[in-house]
Amino acid sequence: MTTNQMTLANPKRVRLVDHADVVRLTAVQNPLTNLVVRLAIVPGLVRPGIAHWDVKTRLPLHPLSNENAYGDPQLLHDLAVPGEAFAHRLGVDVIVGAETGGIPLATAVALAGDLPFAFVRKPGYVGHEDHEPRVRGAAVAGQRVLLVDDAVSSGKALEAFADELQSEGANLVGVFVLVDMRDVATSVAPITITLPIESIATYLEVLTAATDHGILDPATHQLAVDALVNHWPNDDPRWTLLNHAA
Ligand SMILES: O=C(O)c1cc(=O)[nH]c(=O)n1[C@@H]1O[C@H](COP(=O)(O)O)[C@@H](O)[C@H]1O
Repeated sequence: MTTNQMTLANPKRVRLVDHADVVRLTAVQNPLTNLVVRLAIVPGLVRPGIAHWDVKTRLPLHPLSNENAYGDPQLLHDLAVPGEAFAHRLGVDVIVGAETGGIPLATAVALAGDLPFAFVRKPGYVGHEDHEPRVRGAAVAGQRVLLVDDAVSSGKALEAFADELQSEGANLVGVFVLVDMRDVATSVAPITITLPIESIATYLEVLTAATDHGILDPATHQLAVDALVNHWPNDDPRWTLLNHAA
């Protein structure tokens, strides 16, 4: 037996499996790991192109098109399951979708939990009228609400959504997102520390799964993680290396 082989302890049918098989079996058995991979391999969600990290726009090296995850109804349904479990644990009364990327996921969570649904408009969006209600759908006053968005990074949007909900008298008790990008944020708002936040994956987990599945080149991925985690300054000479690797 080679070192990367293991014996499965089944007295009736003992068989040798490769380590790679064990990894695959583990992935299938752990629904969240499986969801991270399913999210990362959604066509177009992780784009291999390189864009410089920009502190002002928070643009990551590999921008994520999270909305692409909503293209597959089975995936959308499955992504909502951990959100519904979280809502259940928190004793939530209303699911609130954050305009715009959070709305489809929030709808799926509300349907999974048979809970009322509302959405909160993104503060400052062009085209909003001042007299329009900021929160639409189910009444949220006095209710325990779960805010659902596609991503959280600096938490600035979350702060603004929380203010809107508070002004409507809602009790915001938690946040559920597809991708938690705080792992590469330069700073985070205090609300992201005090409020319970659950996600399907962190940003770096998505990139790693995309690399493992051939979407990103491993050498580029390694450089990109270094740039993000160590916050390379804009004049760092290694950007040239990264551009060449892309
Ligand atoms: O539409 C956006 O605002 C948006 C664009 C984008 O490219 N990436 C992105 O994360 N967002 C939103 O920005 C918010 C997360 O960023 P922070 O405010 O930095 O936490 C979420 O509401 C996202 O839907």
